[in-house]
Amino acid sequence: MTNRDPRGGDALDREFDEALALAKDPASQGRTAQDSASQDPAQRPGWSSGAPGAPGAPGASGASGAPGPRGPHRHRPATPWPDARAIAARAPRKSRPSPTTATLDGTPVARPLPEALGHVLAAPLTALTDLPSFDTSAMDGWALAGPGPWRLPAADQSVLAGHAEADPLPDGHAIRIATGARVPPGATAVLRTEHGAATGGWLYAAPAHPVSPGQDIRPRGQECRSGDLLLPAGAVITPVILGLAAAAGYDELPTMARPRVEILVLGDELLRQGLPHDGRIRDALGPMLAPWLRALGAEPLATRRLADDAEALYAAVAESPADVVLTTGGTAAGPVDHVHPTLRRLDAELLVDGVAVRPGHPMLLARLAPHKHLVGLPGNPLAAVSGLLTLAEPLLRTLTGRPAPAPCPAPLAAAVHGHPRDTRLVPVVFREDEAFPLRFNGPAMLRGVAVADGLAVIPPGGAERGTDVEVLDLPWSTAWPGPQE
Ligand SMILES: Nc1nc2c(c(=O)[nH]1)N[C@H]1C(S)=C(S)[C@@H](COP(=O)(O)OP(=O)(O)OC[C@H]3O[C@@H](n4cnc5c(N)ncnc54)[C@H](O)[C@@H]3O)O[C@H]1N2
Ligand code: MOO
Repeated sequence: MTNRDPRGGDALDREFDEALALAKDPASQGRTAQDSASQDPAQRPGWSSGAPGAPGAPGASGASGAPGPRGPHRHRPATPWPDARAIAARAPRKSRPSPTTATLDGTPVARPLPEALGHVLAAPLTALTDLPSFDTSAMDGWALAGPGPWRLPAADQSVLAGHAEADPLPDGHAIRIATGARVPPGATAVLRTEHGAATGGWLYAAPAHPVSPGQDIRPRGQECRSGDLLLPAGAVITPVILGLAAAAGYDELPTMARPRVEILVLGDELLRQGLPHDGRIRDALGPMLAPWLRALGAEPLATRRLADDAEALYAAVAESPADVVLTTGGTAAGPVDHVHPTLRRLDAELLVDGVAVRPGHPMLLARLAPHKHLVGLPGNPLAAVSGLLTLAEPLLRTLTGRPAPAPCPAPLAAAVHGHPRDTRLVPVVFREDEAFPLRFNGPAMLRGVAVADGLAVIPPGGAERGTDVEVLDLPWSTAWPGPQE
């Protein structure tokens, strides 16, 4: 398409984003007042030729026009979305280990089991014992030796779980036993309580339940032998893994150090409580980011709210003790967008300066020091989510030593409009193995992603119904059907 708009590509792109957000994807039902006011931009001739009130400033996304952090300013082309993720994943590996910094040098941190949840295993988990560690009764009943009937002890004796090992059982004898108890030496099987009858000092098996050798005995080492590999390094420690580790003899686990992340939420307009008023809005990112980062394996240190003040931002970034500083807002080219100037002052190395993705294209990644990175998320809330998944997730994945998740493609249940050049990330829900695109996917909206199972990766140009697209997982999902239904 010939672009005759004197405002340049970025201004047009912003209109495109807003229009895409309001476009009624085929999966949507019902219309909002907003929908009615818009037309599908891809169908509207001349849609990009200007909208009242659209910003008129030409210029590079995420650049202020001043000299760049390294070298003179130039209009850097946005990094393609897959490349941006790869750069973020590689960024920590390119930093040489430094003895003076951080715990992120790969040295495992031993954590007691109750504190290990959510951390990443720094070494393979091998069994410290056989499991079960002794021949165990799988049922309440009788341990017996040889073919029946079996003589029972004169006194009412039982072999109980956790008690001393019982005396050897002679052939033709039986003794009551509890589930989990050590099977006495010489026992050849266990007969369940409901399958036997004890009478006159003898035990008889019910005719319908003849005894076979070894029945209802869990032999030592059935699940694993001491030294067996139970889990590879890199596994995220779940509640079940805590249980398995305890069963296998562990009191503590070797874990990767968590990268420490400081969150800096920028914006004079942001309120921490109450209703929006006088042009001010609630901070939607502060409450969301710390728990999200925790789910990505990081240790959020603090969430600080900063006014749009260049000095305050410079001091906060320069003095941050974190391994990763995460800023929100201030990435674009407005009069109070201080992230780029701050990075220049700090002589930071910009690894990614704008990504060819919608929403979120002004996102950036910078190296502040060999072991200190900054992820700049755009202020629009869904754009910030996009930056979190595009740059923060791969960076933290490498820093926490986790493997890349297996790609998770799903067929689209409806066609999705694309950006002409950029990747789009669109909230979707899974229904019967199909990904349904959700409405309310505009850069400033969280309503769609709040009920999404993931974000579908829509290639430039869009995707037809039935096309397999990659879906980025969210670390949770919701059963609420959501506004698409
Ligand atoms: N001249 C240009 N203007 C803009 C560009 C551009 O390339 N050139 N990009 C647009 C895009 S796309 C986005 S996204 C935003 C990114 O802006 P910033 O990262 O500088 O963020 P702000 O301007 O501070 O805020 C943008 C928007 O988001 C709201 N916001 C900010 N923080 C929060 C928060 N914590 N919770 C809720 N909402 C928040 C803020 O009020 C603004 O409405 O720039 C475009 N402009
Ligand atoms: O439109 Mo902006 O893509 O990043 O919100």
